[in-house]
Amino acid sequence: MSLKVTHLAYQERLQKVSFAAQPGELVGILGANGAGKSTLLQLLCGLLKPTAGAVTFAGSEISQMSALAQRQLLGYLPQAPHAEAAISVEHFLRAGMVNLQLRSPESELQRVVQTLRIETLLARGVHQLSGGEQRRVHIARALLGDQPWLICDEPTASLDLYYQLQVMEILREQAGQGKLVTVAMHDLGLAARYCDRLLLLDGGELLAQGAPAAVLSDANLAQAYKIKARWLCTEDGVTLLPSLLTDAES
Ligand SMILES: Nc1ncnc2c1ncn2[C@@H]1O[C@H](COP(=O)(O)OP(=O)(O)OP(=O)(O)O)[C@@H](O)[C@H]1O
Repeated sequence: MSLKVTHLAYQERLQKVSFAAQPGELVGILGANGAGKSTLLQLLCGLLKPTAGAVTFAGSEISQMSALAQRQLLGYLPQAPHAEAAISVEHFLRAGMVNLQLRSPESELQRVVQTLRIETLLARGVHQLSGGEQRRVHIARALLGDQPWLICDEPTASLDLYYQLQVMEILREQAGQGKLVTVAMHDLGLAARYCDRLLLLDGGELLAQGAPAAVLSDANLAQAYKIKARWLCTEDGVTLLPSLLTDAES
């Protein structure tokens, strides 16, 4: 059930990206604006077809799978989901299950609602929710189906600090249940604290991959982000305090 990405490329936007990942891993995908994170996730989930290379999961190539097979394999949270028509959160979530051929959709709905703690939002219109509330509803929809692979594009965007931590804990839990979780993110502190492994993209290329401490090195941060960062270790774990490079340092 492992993921293999070999020599993946898409037009000018991504070049020769190779890595592997296993079930149970939370893999963070990092990089500055425009580095290629969303492009990589769209290739992983089959929304884009690679111009070179391949993405295979458990030996099957994603771009060759039917839409149903892709949907049953992976849950995808886009960076900017389409604006929704005026329907309730409950209808929106039910619509997300239509093509999944689930045996017990009611209990699946309950599961994701409880996981994201969105019970009080169910009767509200999706279009009437705040940005953070909408984000949590879209994460719930991506979890519907309990697929073995979750692909999330900036899941903590728009969330307050409480929900950022809650969502990262949920993703950690999903990995703990044996799923592969691949997450594009900008918060280096959350990435260092929660991810097992990081991929760092720079200009559409894979600059580094490995354990957070190795990937978030001074040299990599300077090249990919033009920043430096101090590591802070507390009893709650590690985090990073980023700052801009001075003119002399850059
Ligand atoms: N639909 C598109 N057509 C053409 N070029 C695109 C398109 N979408 C993105 N790009 C370009 O591809 C490159 C990678 O974009 P991508 O969205 O993958 O970056 P990202 O790392 O997700 O950035 P961000 O952190 O800003 O979301 C950028 O140079 C971007 O301008």
